[in-house]
Amino acid sequence: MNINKIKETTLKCGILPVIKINQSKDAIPLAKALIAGGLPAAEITFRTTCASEAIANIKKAYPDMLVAAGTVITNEQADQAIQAGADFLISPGINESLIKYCQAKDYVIIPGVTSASEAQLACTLGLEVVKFFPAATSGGVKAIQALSAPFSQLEFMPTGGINEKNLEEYLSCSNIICCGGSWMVKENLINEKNFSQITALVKEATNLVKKIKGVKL
Ligand SMILES: O=C(O)C(=O)C[C@H](O)[C@H](O)COP(=O)(O)O
Repeated sequence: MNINKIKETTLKCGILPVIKINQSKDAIPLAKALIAGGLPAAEITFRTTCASEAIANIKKAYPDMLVAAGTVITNEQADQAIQAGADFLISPGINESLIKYCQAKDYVIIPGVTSASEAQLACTLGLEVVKFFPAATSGGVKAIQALSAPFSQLEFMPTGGINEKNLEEYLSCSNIICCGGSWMVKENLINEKNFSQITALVKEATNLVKKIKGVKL
């Protein structure tokens, strides 16, 4: 998927659920729960070995759902994620060789930054959108606003420590496209197959986004 379409879809969603899935068979019920809650988007992290299988299962069942592969650290993971059908890739940090590898293959990758040097590297590499991770412990909205002064061309997807209490503060910042977070898709809820609770939490989260942004999801 191209970066403009990713920006458009994530901006509309306002939040991107960051998911750690331990069993690929939970992928489709989880995707169904997100869609039922009004959020057809997910970041499936490569923190478990079944990530690529989970991505493939979701994209087969719900081809229109926006699925990012998260915690992509190696070139091999980038290839696996795209082959599984991921729409784009997200890294916790910024690694020049991984970004160049993805750019050569036409994969969209959104790397994490927290400092001016990392933001500058992202700009030098021609990136428009970066993750800001870990957001809350790295200065939150104030740090993003400070980075946005010299790097006004960059747009941010903060993740880490964001929840229903501070979402408004982040989404009110004009350089922030959407926020990543796990508060509505906690690992224990997935492991317990408590998909109805996930749908309820996702509904609360999407209603909050609608209230903050005045958008119809
Ligand atoms: O693995 C990654 O690449 C990550 O993005 C790390 C965390 O899973 C997210 O930062 C979610 O953070 P919380 O919403 O605070 O739970």
